[in-house]
Amino acid sequence: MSRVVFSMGANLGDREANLTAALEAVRPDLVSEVYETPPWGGDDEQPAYYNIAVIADDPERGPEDWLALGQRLEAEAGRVRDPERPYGPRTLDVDLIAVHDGGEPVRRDEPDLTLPHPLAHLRAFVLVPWFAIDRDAELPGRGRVRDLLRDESIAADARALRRLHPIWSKQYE
Ligand SMILES: Nc1ncnc2c1ncn2[C@@H]1O[C@H](COP(=O)(O)OP(=O)(O)OP(=O)(O)O)[C@@H](O)[C@H]1O
Ligand SMILES: Nc1nc2c(c(=O)[nH]1)N=C(CO)CN2
Repeated sequence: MSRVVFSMGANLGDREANLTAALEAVRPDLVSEVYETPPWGGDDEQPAYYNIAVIADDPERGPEDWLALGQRLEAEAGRVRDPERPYGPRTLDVDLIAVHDGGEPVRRDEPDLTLPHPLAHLRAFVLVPWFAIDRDAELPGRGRVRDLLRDESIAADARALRRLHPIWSKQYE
């Protein structure tokens, strides 16, 4: 049984439709509300993102399967990578934040798959939606999300996020 926490983001095209299409493919257990978030990472000349946190369970899927699913969804959303802009705009971004297998955190240290996500603890746009759907969330190796959110620079970034509305309802489950 493996459980994944995804962070999904979109800032090109119909942001909400891009996220909804991804959710329909994942059929998750828990989805945060949508947050509108300023671009993170220093490449500021781009539209605001819509970000959500997503938790899914699937006994058939392992970490590499979740990665492949995320990459397929990015491709289906028409994502184009600009090598000059690693933090540039995108129709859909699906990051694996943490995976648990049989209740144990999975660790991977490959360029193609690093788990837990190495930058998650620095990103309010990941931590705030995640904490909203799991008050006991823990980022393996970094500690409880509740505590990570107390960091001064994360707290400052968190104040710039705007919680909008639900995007996923029980009717889809
Ligand atoms: N935890 C992970 N989640 C998603 N992709 C990962 C992860 N670890 C490594 N990768 C690899 O990262 C590569 C680049 O992914 P991508 O271009 O989507 O990065 P990004 O999402 O823009 O940046 P960041 O990883 O900083 O969020 C992909 O080839 C993917 O295999
Ligand atoms: N607000 C926000 N900023 C970002 C995002 C994102 O999803 N939301 N994704 C990035 C690359 O992973 C870089 N910067």
